[in-house]
Amino acid sequence: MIVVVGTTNPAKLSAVTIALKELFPDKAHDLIVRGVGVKSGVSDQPMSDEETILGATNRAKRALESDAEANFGIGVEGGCQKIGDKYFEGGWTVVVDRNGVIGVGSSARYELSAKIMDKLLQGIELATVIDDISGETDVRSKGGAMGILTNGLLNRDTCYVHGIYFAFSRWISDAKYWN
Ligand SMILES: O=P(O)(O)OP(=O)(O)OP(=O)(O)OC[C@H]1O[C@@H](n2cnc3c(O)ncnc32)[C@H](O)[C@@H]1O
Repeated sequence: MIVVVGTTNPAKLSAVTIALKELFPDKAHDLIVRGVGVKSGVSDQPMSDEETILGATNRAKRALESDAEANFGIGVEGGCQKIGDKYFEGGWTVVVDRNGVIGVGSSARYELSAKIMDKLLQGIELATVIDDISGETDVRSKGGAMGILTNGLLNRDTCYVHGIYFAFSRWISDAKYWN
């Protein structure tokens, strides 16, 4: 089984690998996860769920188009959404198969503080803000903001795994729930 993911980010590729082994245990021995750099077609810092899902969809479709051998294309995109007067951040996953069937799922979300949102609303990417505050480099490729804010209880890959499970639910649950 070959899946191609529209990213080269190690945290996202780790999440996909963990999730796919759980989703398809009988295929785990010959699972191949490939990462390919593609354009999301949305802003570097998506500011709504709609924009984030569009970015994940573009990544999934472009990844699948780039790899003739892959069974599934996967796009994972981080982004924020305003709910009431607060902003929350999470990761959306979109899966597309060779028949054009699309599945969508999201990770858990976490609250972005007013301090962080001030920077994002000035146009600074979350990755830059988190690196600046933490004093670490490339947090986005490791535990992510999720890992920092939960003291390592939920790292970016672990958290994204749930969104990937839900995005694949139409392929692993009974068809009567979908058709
Ligand atoms: O290489 P790609 O796949 O683009 O990976 P990315 O880390 O840039 O991820 P996204 O474009 O999906 O995320 C949108 C923005 O939010 C940042 N971001 C999302 N989740 C994050 C996290 O947990 N920690 C730090 N930055 C995060 C990310 O770095 C971008 O600036």
